Amino acid sequence: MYYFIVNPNARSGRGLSIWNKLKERLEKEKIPYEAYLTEHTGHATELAAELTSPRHQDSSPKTIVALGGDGTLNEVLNGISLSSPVTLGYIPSGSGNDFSRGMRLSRNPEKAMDQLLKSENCRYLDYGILSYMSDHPAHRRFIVSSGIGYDADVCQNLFTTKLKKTFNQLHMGKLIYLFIGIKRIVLCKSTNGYLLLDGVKKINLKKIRFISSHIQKFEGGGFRFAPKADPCDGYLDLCVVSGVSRLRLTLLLLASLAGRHVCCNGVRTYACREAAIHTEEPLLVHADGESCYGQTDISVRCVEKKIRFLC
Ligand SMILES: Nc1ncnc2c1ncn2[C@@H]1O[C@H](COP(=O)(O)OP(=O)(O)OP(=O)(O)O)[C@@H](O)[C@H]1O
Repeated sequence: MYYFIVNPNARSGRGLSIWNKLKERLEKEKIPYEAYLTEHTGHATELAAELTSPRHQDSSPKTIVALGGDGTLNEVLNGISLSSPVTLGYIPSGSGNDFSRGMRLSRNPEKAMDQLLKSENCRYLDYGILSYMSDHPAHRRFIVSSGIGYDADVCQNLFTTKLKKTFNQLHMGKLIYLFIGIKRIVLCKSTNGYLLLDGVKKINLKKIRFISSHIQKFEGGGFRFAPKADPCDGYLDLCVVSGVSRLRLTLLLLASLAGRHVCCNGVRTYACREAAIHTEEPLLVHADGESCYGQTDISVRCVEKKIRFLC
């Protein structure tokens, strides 16, 4: 039995029409499924938690398929109980789709559904945990990347802009990332701070633009910030951009589309199991593109091969 958690609002409302089309195939081929449509932010987490709870009526192993963007996949990941026999699947229907890009899965929902239904193999994937203090200690899982600074600033602005809908309607969802990305280069701030790798190696940083921690290679709709990231190696790949002018940041972002930024001045990359980051001024933070507000202290760590993923 497949359990689909569908974000009808993904890609500015196209999620629903994508699902309606895919549903026809399931019915035609008499594939047993249940589907749940999300109604608000956080709902996919609640649904995934209910489905994998020991109190759920069906306690047999389940395949939960997230249908939406990376944000929906993140919400499902944050809801599932990893002590239950759950397998995760994914049908990309967002604007960025960095998870599918990194996993080399089809970004076409129909082809992805085809792959999913034919699939007999599972991979055990790593996931990250981002921790920070809000009113109380907060922990959020991520399966693509988490970042502090410029990249999170872009995510926050993407979430609030009305232009995303317009771009998605014109089938140019990817361009909105570029548009907001350029705008935020001008407006976003930088600050000094430090990075502590695996509790032992401290690196002082001036004028931090952003620090992203990766399970997957890509973020932001195709920026290959961590070309060496491997979702099954037990390591987070960090991309640190600091001490660069706005013009240089622009050039680095362009170079990162091909993963060529890594050998440029102002960019450092590391692989670690965990990292702590401190900034003098609060910078915005994200986990898989979902905003975790402004923070001065965060930590990230990698949990190795704990997600059973159908691919
Ligand atoms: N019914 C709903 N109405 C409004 N927002 C929703 C609903 N269900 C989920 N959401 C929220 O929509 C947000 C964006 O979803 P998602 O990431 O899946 O799509 P996207 O933004 O189009 O894709 P991408 O992250 O690849 O750009 C998430 O923060 C999620 O919590």
